[in-house]
Amino acid sequence: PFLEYIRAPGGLDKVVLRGRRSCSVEIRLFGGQVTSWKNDHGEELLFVSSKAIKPPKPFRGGIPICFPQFGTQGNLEQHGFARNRLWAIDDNPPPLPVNPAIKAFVDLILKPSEDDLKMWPHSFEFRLRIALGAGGDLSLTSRIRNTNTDGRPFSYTFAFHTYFSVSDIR
Ligand SMILES: O=P(O)(O)OC[C@H]1O[C@@H](O)[C@H](O)[C@@H](O)[C@@H]1O
Repeated sequence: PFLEYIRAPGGLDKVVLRGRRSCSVEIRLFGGQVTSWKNDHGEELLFVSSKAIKPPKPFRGGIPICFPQFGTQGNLEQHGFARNRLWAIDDNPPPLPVNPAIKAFVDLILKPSEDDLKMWPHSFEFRLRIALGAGGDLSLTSRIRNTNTDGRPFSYTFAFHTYFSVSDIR
């Protein structure tokens, strides 16, 4: 299968996308975070700390999503709250042009909870498509929609805080 949903205790459910040979991508619903990306030889391309996996703390590694605040550029917790929330599978995403060669992809969505709205009073829908191409290339497409009922604008800072695995560094 191109996509497999794997249940795991402690908020660690994940989606695995598979491509040609040993290419794969693993995405945790907690944080909407890519936590593994392997090439066609099955080699891991991302770093994940061995101490990383303990919700409700964010995972250190993979591709954390910093939103609606990058770093300490505001009053929220470091890198915002999106990386500490349980994202959902988006079964009915608005149309997005796709490369028909890409068979393995998943759409996730994050909406703020009541508590999130108390901290950051802006209603939004954050959609994330994660796709694994035939050659093992990984793409992330983020779409952020302002759903404030009064149409009030908001500003945010954002990052894919990618941890690449590096075998040797000087
Ligand atoms: O330690 P956190 O909150 O997971 O953030 C990850 C890293 O984010 C970087 O932006 C900071 O420069 C680092 O100091 C920090 O360690």
